[in-house]
Amino acid sequence: MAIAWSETAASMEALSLSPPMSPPVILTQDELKKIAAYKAVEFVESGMVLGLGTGSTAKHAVDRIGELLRQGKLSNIVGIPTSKKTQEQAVSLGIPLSDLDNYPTIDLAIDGADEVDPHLNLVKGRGGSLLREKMVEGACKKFVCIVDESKLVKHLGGSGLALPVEIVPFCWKFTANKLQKLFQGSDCVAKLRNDGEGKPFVTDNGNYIVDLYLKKEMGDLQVASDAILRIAGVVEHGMFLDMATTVIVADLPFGIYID
Ligand SMILES: O=C(CO)[C@H](O)[C@H](O)COP(=O)(O)O
Repeated sequence: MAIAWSETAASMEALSLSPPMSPPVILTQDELKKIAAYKAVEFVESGMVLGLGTGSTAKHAVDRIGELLRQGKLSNIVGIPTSKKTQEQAVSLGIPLSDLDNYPTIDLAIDGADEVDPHLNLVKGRGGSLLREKMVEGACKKFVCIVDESKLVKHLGGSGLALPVEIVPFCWKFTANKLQKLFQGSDCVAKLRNDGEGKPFVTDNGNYIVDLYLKKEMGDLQVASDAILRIAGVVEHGMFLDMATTVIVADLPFGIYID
């Protein structure tokens, strides 16, 4: 369903941007992310338990929630962060926080994604927080995913970027080899993610991430998911199948809203 023009314009108004009438407004990717994030925060109500996502898009949503709390337009919110980074951001904004042990059911989670397919299946975790994101977003009644249109793909893996898999550090090469062999029909290359300084990237949970670069489609995603999870050493992967209830795509001048 396409967002009505007035709704798109309203989102832009909230951001103090001019609607792209004439001449057209050129928005940066970050401004598009912000529009999607602000739209998602319209689903937030006082008293909710909220899953707080991770990444540059979700950051805008967390900022907005903090702003509405400060303005007294929201109250009694409890946030469940999906990473240490989001936790720090939320604390700095004065958002009350808790965890899944205390709130096993979450009303609404808002988070970004790296890829969205036409069935609203996602790839997440290029920011490294896929395990906590999957735990939190798997526990919510409503999961609103927020992206700019660059994240839309025909099939998962279709952006040419990686499918992240979180693995235990113990004998990581063994696990990485098993993952690569699993997808050998897709000419898969499995690469250990590094931290940019020559060391392995370490997740908030003390694990490593192997990025799977697939040249062909994975086929049945549920079968692929089950097969990955059966490999000893794998903790979780970044395919979020059948989890997003709503995806908000910021793609001006037309906002697309997929339910
Ligand atoms: O899954 C994630 C982090 O683990 C992010 O949501 C995903 O990488 C999208 O990030 P961004 O909004 O910065 O593009």
